[in-house]
Amino acid sequence: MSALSKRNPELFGLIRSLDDLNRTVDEFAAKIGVRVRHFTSNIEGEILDYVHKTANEVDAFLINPAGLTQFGMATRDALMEPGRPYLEVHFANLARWFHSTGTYDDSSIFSFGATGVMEGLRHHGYLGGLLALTLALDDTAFLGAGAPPVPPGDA
Ligand SMILES: O=C1C[C@@](O)(C(=O)O)C[C@@H](O)[C@@H]1O
Repeated sequence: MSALSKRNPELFGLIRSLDDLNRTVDEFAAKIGVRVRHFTSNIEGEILDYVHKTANEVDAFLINPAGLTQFGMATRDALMEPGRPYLEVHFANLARWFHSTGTYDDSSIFSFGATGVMEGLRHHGYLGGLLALTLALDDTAFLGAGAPPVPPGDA
């Protein structure tokens, strides 16, 4: 994700940097009245530390696992552990992305624990995902304050 400018615009659209993406997300978040903290790292241990550190401070996570999509089991488990909802987002339609890279297994190990998945909508998926997550967190019968507790390991 730190090399967004090098990505194929047909799959990734016209967002060419993380700063652009973060700004776009922040502008949308302000419109719907939520606050987003951003974190990016190419080092999986730093992502784990961030998830552990913030799990009790946030309502939910929205993650693009990027290069960890198929093998980032530790990150997936760290996200599932606190029982917070997490939404998985990808710029590209994974089936098309994996096809274009010659990898024909298009599965993500993150989807299993995710509350929902957004893919293929370029940066719009971040905005749609943020809106859907916010509505779901306001829904007392789903993820909101009145929702039944999520059993550990079954997020
Ligand atoms: O790095 C990426 C980007 C991606 O997560 C996306 O946003 O489309 C899709 C992943 O499969 C890929 O490894």
